[in-house]
Amino acid sequence: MLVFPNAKLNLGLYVTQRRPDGFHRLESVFVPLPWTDALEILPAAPGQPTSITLTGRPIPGDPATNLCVRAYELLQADFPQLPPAQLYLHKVVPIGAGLGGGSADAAFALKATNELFNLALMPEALESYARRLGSDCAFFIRNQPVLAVEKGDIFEEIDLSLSGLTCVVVYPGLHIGTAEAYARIVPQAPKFPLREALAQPMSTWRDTVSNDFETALAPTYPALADIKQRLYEAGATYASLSGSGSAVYGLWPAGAQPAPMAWPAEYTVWQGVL
Ligand SMILES: C[C@@](CO)(OP(=O)(O)O)[C@H](O)COP(=O)(O)OP(=O)(O)OC[C@H]1O[C@@H](n2ccc(N)nc2=O)[C@H](O)[C@@H]1O
Ligand SMILES: Nc1ncnc2c1ncn2[C@@H]1O[C@H](COP(=O)(O)OP(=O)(O)O)[C@@H](O)[C@H]1O
Repeated sequence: MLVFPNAKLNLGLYVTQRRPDGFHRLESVFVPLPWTDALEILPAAPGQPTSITLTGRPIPGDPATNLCVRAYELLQADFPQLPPAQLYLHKVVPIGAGLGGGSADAAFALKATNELFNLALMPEALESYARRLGSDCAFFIRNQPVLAVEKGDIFEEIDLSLSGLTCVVVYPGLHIGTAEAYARIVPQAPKFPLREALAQPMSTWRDTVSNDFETALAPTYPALADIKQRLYEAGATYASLSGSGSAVYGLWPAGAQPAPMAWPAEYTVWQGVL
């Protein structure tokens, strides 16, 4: 079975508290971004163990601990009828970019395994497997805009239509570790409650919707503010860092054309429609 795990954007991100387990409580709207990897899962050839073939962007770490393999093995532990599998992952979405690419791969591996082998798991059950693989991972099970709270793994509905907006994502190639980024944050309540701020026109978000990681990372990574500034110069109505970075995105109204932008050759730039 072939699936296309997509990335996500964070629209507003507030780190409100440090939890006793060392994780942080957050408030953020997660939005699917149609920038995708490709993942195929097949039963392995007879006698072969579970393995993964990786192409595209190099993924740091041992392939045996790739999140897709971990997702498959997590289900195998509860469903012994699952045979060894052959996984193929073609990695396109930048890694450590705040775009949730690894979490998406894991969530899509759970969903594809569920379908391919008729496990009949409902979305709630898939979400609880996903939570065990990463805080961001459960979002990708239903994969629709939500207000995420707690570790980013509990969701509240939000009435927000972003479809049709033009989006540009700029990844400057800085790999910022998630744990490192959280360590720089001093938790506090948001100045403007996110749900209320997002209910106002997009033109107001620049003054009311922010990402706590942006301020925390600015002194070390001045390139991030520079990208955001250039997205605004190209006419974006709203621009922000996504997650813990280093990808920065801009949003334009439906049908709008961003002014031409020149970026350094080492940057990866995606443009599309939400
Ligand atoms: C910051 C966010 C915002 O959407 O996204 P990314 O920038 O990674 O895409 C997420 O909270 C990232 O979620 P995810 O990448 O799944 O994190 P995990 O693997 O669960 O945790 C990695 C590390 O981040 C820290 N962490 C993560 C989530 C959270 N609510 N509090 C934390 O303190 C912990 O130090 C943890 O060890
Ligand atoms: N399939 C995968 N794709 C990307 N990263 C993966 C994958 N499996 C494991 N990882 C590990 O997860 C880490 C974070 O990946 P990713 O989700 O892309 O970043 P972010 O949390 O910034 O959105 C990487 O350091 C990588 O080593």
